[in-house]
Amino acid sequence: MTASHLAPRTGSEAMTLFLPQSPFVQHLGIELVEIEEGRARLRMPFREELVTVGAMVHGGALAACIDIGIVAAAWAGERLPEQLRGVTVSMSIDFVQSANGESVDIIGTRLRAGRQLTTCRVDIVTTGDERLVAAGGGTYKMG
Ligand SMILES: CC(C)(COP(=O)(O)OP(=O)(O)OC[C@H]1O[C@@H](n2cnc3c(N)ncnc32)[C@H](O)[C@@H]1OP(=O)(O)O)[C@@H](O)C(=O)NCCC(=O)NCCSC(=O)Cc1ccccc1
Repeated sequence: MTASHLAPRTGSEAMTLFLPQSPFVQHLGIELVEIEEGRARLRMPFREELVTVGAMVHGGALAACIDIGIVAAAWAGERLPEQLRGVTVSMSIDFVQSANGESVDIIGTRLRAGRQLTTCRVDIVTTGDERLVAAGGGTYKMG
């Protein structure tokens, strides 16, 4: 992310400002639901455009959810780097069971914030009944 035109005071504020105006996040319809120190919950409401076949949510859309969950968890909280920028360096995903015509929640948890590299875990669950759809995580370079 690069968000030099924003003037947030905390990492959480940076995410609250950045995510709604990031084009691909908008395209997927992903919204930030809550953010606290080291943890963020986002939601991707179900839409026909997210389907791979039948009503199954496409794995690529879920992989994007992992990426966005990493970003949100990496920035979640007080810490704000001098340079408002960052990139995902690596990520992985296990598809656990399909989401069929269902909205999903993305739960990102920061495991460790180093000087430059931050490691996060992300669970994707169905909204409401919280069935695990995919699990993953990755490494994010901040600042
Ligand atoms: C940057 C690094 C991780 C290497 O790291 P290093 O060894 O430390 O780097 P090095 O010192 O060799 O500089 C090399 C160049 O990199 C630049 N730079 C450095 N740090 C940053 C930074 N933090 N942010 C931005 N740029 C940075 C630096 O200025 C230089 O540029 P230059 O050449 O002078 O013009 C590299 O492997 C890479 O870019 N990988 C691709 C990553 C990628 O494309 N990920 C997927 C997209 S992310 C995504 O989508 C997440 C998302 C989801 C949802 C919403 C929003 C976002």
